[in-house]
Amino acid sequence: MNEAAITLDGWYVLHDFRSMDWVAWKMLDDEERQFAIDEFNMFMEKVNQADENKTGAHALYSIIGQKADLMLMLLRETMDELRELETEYNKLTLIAYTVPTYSYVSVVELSNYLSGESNEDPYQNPHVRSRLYPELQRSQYICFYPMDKRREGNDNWYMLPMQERKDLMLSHGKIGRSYAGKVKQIISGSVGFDDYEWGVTLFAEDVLQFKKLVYEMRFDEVSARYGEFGSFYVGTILDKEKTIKFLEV
Ligand code: VOV
Repeated sequence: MNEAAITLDGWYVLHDFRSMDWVAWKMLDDEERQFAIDEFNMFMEKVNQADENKTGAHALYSIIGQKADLMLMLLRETMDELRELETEYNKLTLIAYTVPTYSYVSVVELSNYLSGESNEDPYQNPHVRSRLYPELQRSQYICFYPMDKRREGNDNWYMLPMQERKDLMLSHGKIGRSYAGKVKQIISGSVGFDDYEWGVTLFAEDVLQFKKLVYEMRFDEVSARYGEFGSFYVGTILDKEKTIKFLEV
């Protein structure tokens, strides 16, 4: 049997996408709308406590295009915490004025393709920990998409020997590293959790860097031969002020 990569698994991740029901939202009177905004801000402050305590992280973005208006990305230590927060979010007054459009469930993942032999416990390594339990910088832009590695005929990633996959991932990593300081990636595994095998979440200050990186990777064998992609979502950050502006009628 072919050798599976060994994964290190960090925080569980929920990407939650909603579209605003502007017609219904506009029909509220000012007081009701203000209540919904205040309640939403309180929820976001609560969510942010985990970021401050380093027991989780979150990102709130406004999605461009018709696939969604809001994207909340939540990272927590357990799937149960995610489930609880999701329920709390669903019960918010504001969220009653949205329509769910997509969601993605995964866990932050690092594979051993490029890690050397070592006797240390990787979960104690500060660099590894910062990748598995990432602090989210408030980057201006986010890009999310789910993906698979192809399993078709001669192009079957899962039939490649370990060494061949390592060589291919080396080239992938090289391209990725040339975007250091421009694009930060969080790869989360979703085999057994959701419809694709990975969620790819990218953060950048310059939105064009997403296009440049994703395009360059398309020519790299891992993506060119084996990559299969779901829908792409691109968004711009919503801080408290921008949220208020976004919800203004
Ligand atoms: C922003 C830059 C960037 C960098 C530096 C980077 C580096 C690396 C390294 C070193 C490794 C392997 C070890 C690990 O960390 O797991 C990976 C792993 C992975 N990647 Fe990556 N990737 C990036 C970026 C990056 C992008 C833009 C994509 C989407 C591909 C595309 O065509 O749209 C991607 C995908 C993945 C996936 C799905 C995996 C898991 C593959 C598996 O089979 O397990 N990735 N990636």
